[in-house]
Amino acid sequence: MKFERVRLSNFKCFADADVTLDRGVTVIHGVNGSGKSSLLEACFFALYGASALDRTLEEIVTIGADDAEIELWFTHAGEDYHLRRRVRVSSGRASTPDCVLETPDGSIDGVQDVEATVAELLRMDAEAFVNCAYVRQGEVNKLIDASPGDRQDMIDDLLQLGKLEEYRGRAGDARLAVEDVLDSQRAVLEEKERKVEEREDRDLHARKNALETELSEVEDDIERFEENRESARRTKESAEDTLDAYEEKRAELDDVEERITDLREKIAATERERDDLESEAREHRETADEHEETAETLLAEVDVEDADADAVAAQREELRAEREALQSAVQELGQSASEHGTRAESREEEAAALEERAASAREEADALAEEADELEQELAEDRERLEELEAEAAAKRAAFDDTPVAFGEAGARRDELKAELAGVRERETAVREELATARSRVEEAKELLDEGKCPECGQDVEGSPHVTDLAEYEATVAEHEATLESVTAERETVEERLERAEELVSVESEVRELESRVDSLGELLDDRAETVDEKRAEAEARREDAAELDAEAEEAREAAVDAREHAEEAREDLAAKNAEASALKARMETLADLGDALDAAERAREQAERAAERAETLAEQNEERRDTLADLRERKSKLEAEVDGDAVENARENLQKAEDYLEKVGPKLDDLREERDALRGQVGAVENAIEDLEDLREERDEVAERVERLESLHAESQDLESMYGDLRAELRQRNVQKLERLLNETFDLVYRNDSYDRIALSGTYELTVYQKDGEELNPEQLSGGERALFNLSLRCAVYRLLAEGIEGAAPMPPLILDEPTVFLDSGHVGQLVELVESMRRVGVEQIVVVSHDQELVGAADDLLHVTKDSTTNRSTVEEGVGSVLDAGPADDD
Ligand SMILES: Nc1ncnc2c1ncn2[C@@H]1O[C@H](COP(=O)(O)OP(=O)(O)OP(=O)(O)O)[C@@H](O)[C@H]1O
Ligand SMILES: [Zn+2]
Repeated sequence: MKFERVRLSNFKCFADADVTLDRGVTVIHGVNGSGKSSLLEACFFALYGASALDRTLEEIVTIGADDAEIELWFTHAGEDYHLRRRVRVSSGRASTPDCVLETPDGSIDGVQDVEATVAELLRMDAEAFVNCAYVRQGEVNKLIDASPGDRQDMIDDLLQLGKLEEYRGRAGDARLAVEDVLDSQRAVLEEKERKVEEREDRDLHARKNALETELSEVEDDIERFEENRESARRTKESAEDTLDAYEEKRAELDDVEERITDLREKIAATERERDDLESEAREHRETADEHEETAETLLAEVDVEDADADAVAAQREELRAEREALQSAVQELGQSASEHGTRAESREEEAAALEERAASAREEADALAEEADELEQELAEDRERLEELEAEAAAKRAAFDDTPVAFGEAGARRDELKAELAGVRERETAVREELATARSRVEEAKELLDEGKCPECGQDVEGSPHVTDLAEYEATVAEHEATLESVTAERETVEERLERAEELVSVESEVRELESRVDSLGELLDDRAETVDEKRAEAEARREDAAELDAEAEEAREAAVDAREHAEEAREDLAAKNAEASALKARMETLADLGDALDAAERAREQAERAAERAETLAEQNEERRDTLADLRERKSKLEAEVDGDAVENARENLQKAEDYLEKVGPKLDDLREERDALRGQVGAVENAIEDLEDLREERDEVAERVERLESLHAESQDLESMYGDLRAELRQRNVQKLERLLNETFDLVYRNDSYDRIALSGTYELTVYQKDGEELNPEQLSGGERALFNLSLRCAVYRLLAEGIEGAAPMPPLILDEPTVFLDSGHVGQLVELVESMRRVGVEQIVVVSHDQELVGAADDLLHVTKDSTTNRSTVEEGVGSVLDAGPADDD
């Protein structure tokens, strides 16, 4: 077996690791606490679970993580295997939801099945694996420190010798169990034999014969007494029959006498009833005669041929039909009369309405004519006014005739003049101003001259050129005054003209207004004339309407008269039919009376007949009764003869005797039967005892046979027990010898020291070391380092014994050594290297060693370097890192 690869996720200090393992020697190194041991534990955990490691499931999951996963790939006997475990922690509790082992024959699921399969495959359970292949840290000395008994158990288990001891124990248990059963069966056999003897001593068959003779005598007696009792019973029955017959006849006689009396009474009663019925029939006949007479009288009143009820009924039916016809005619006539009346009334109403409408049409016509007259009057007046207005307008227009202005241009003329006036006025003002200026200049000049100064420049007059200008100034004033005069005259002329133009403007508007009034009045007059014509035409139409309505009214009146006549006729017919109907009713009543009389007569005759019939029936009944009475009398005399006194007396005596005998024989028989039952019981008991004896003999024979079989079984189990014991001793002896040889070989190899000669291993695996001088030494007396080497030798020897000893060579698991160098000095480490090498030489496929030691690292085929990150506390593995200088000095763990 060989580990191929291990992959970890959250296993203890490993977050993630994936390591490939090769054949040969692999050394795992790293500083304390880096996770070396954990890596080995992971492989072991994958195979056998946490309990085999003395750990809990919770402990193997990285602190703070929920999920851990471990996968191990390994080969075994040339086949590939893959094992996967997943551990889950939930609220502090860990479980293994997945555990799968994939094998070439399919996969196995579940912790228990997987572990069982692994143990079977490797032929080792967890404990055996630890004892043989996995030398755990601190357990180097386990095999040596164990007591010889424990050591014997460990090694026996490894060599599967434990099984033989187990089988021997089982055989022993079986032997003891057989012994127990055998003892108890022997006791049973003794008891049975004793009982058989005891029964045989009693003389059971002779006792049985004597009892049977006595029993048959008693049975004979019983038979005899039972026969006698039977004959007594018969006598008693016959006597009882005779007495019963007598009683019966007596009772019948009484009954017959009673029935005779009864019949006689009934006959008398029936006769009376018959008389009554006959007189009743007579009475009914008389009544019928009376009714028939009445019918005869009524028949004369009506014309019915036959005094027969059916004919009368037929006649009545006819009359009823006739009457119904009359009634419906009466109804029709009434309806017709009222219809004609109603029609007459409505015609009259219609006529009145038409007349009224004619009158109102005529009134309307008159009103319209009157309106037309009034309008015509107004029209004439308005025409006069129109002419007046036209004349006035013409007169006003005439004002334009003397002017150059045409009608319609007055407005424009006025505006022209207004503009002209404004211009003249402006000119006038300017002239006035110039005049005022000229005048004031003359004034100033005069004043200056008075003071002697020049009027022009204000300087002294002397020498001044300007003094002559005063006259000029005065001329200018005169000039301006003349201009002003002419301008003023011009302005007044213009003003006059403007006044006249304004007048013309107002005349123009008056004329226009008058002419428009003339126009509208003209239109109005035309309208009026039209209206007058319309009214007159309408009045004519109304008058025509009135004439038509009158004609219609006349027609309606005639129709009303006609309807009244018809109504009167209908009423007369109605009276006639009513009279007819009452005559019919009287006849029907007579017929009804006739019918009643005929019915009553018939009923009376029927009743008479029924009474007569019933009387007849009663007569017949009495005839029958009289016959029965004769029969009964005959039976009575016969019964009186049969009731005989002597025979009855005889029967009574016999009955008494039989009853006496029966009273005594009962108890006698009871006694005899009791005696018989007791005897039968005794015979049965003897027979049972004989049967019991036979059963006992059979049982005794069976138990004897069983005891014999048990004895042979006991001998066999004894043989088996000693066979297993012998076998184990023999096998152990052989193994011990071989183990001793291998141990000496290995020890020689690793500890070539002059002081020790050899090691001896006793049959109970007691170890003794012999010194060169022949002295014996207990291994515990060896030094720590020597002990470690000695132990490793022993381990390796056991490993080799197993590897070689099991036929078919079950492939052995890798040899795993966790810190084997702890107690060794550097020299001995060299020997350990030798040991490892030698193991490889003898064919151990894979050796995994955890160590700090430089020399061991040097001997490795492969190296795994484990480091732990001090900040995250997570470990990682690197493969094939050759330098181990960082491994530090060997520590003391
Ligand atoms: N469940 C866990 N989660 C996280 N870390 C853990 C867990 N269990 C153990 N450890 C840590 O794993 C580390 C590795 O321990 P291990 O015994 O494998 O170390 P080592 O390399 O064999 O050391 P030494 O050389 O001292 O024997 C320890 O420091 C321990 O605290
Ligand atoms: Zn360690």
